[in-house]
Amino acid sequence: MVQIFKFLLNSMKKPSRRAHIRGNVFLDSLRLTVKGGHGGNGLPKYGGVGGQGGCVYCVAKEDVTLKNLATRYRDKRANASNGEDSGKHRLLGRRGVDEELLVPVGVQIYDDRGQLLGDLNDSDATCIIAGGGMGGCSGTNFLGKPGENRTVHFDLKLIADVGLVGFPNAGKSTFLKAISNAKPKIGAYPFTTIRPQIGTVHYSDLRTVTIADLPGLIEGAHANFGLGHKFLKHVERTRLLLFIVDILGFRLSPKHERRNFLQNIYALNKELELYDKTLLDKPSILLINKMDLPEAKDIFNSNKPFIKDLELKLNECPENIKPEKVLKFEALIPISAKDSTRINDVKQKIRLVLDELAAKEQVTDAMVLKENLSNKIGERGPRII
Ligand SMILES: Nc1nc2c(ncn2[C@@H]2O[C@H](COP(=O)(O)OP(=O)(O)OP(=O)(O)O)[C@@H](O)[C@H]2O)c(=O)[nH]1
Repeated sequence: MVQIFKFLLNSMKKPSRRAHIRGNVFLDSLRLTVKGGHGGNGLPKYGGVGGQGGCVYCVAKEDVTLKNLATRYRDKRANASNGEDSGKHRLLGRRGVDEELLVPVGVQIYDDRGQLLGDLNDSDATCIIAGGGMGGCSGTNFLGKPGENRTVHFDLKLIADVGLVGFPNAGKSTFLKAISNAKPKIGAYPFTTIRPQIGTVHYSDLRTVTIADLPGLIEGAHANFGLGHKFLKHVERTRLLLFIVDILGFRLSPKHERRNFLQNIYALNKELELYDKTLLDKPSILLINKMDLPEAKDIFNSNKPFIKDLELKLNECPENIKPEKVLKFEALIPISAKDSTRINDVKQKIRLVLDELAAKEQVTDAMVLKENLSNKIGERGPRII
């Protein structure tokens, strides 16, 4: 009776907010123990060779997530099967069956010592993460060898051309919706987005550019406050950064100070610098959002020189958000994501910067190739011009 009552009580309870968030959270890292199959034993009497153990390998696919992988291996173990022993009727034992793990494109796989085992950036890219043991033969006294057994760490870093970086409520989701085909959630309160969203922007020449909205960045994210650290890593693989700030500034909570939009730019600059200085070398564009608001134009006009050259007001910036090196933007565009004002300009500018970057990379690649060739051929080889 008590059990039935407990069951009824539990089934009436609403799922907790934490459980709801956990269910929705985007999984971008996972640990699994993987084990290759044991090699089968040989047959000394007839010189029979045991089958090799199966291996565990990963294949990258566009439409899978790490969550699929976690659901498939709830016990966090993936094992390949053992090789067959050699027998009187089958001298060469059958090979063990391999275990195939489908992983999302963009995943990096590390072993427990932090060594990179694979970086699967293209669809159908494959890598073995636990080899099968050798089958028993005369060299091993006809005893099969054990397969590799290790704990591996999957780390997913999204691959998008452009990373959208801004504090909560700046209008990232609204902007992504205005410029691309993405359908992100938009809310009048911070942290509506708890998973990175990727939108694709289409151009008239059929070229497409992907933009990733990286949510939850707050002051202190580099030190793992909020969700920031979790998502900052996705910035690493983007080629262009799109900073977005609210012209009216931002206040995280009543406990926090209100930062004006200029201070927000410094704070974003500082967060990236503290996480990884090299991110500041990426080309970047600054978007000042919510320009449709009545007071926006005055604020923007009076601050224009200071945004163009961030060094000018650096001495007035609070110490805790003062960056060592200030960002140099390729362009500064005031927009209204809500009304789609100047979204087309942003679209064209993104394309221009990415095309210039690609042209530069092509020249550099050609130079590196030439240098490598010259080094290989040596002094007496043909002259490379
Ligand atoms: N007036 C005005 N409001 C805007 C504009 N862009 C966004 N908003 C509003 O600002 C609020 C936050 O917008 P979001 O797009 O959810 O902001 P976000 O940066 O994605 O927020 P997080 O999910 O917390 O990271 C919503 O109420 C939007 O309607 C704009 O251009 N003008």
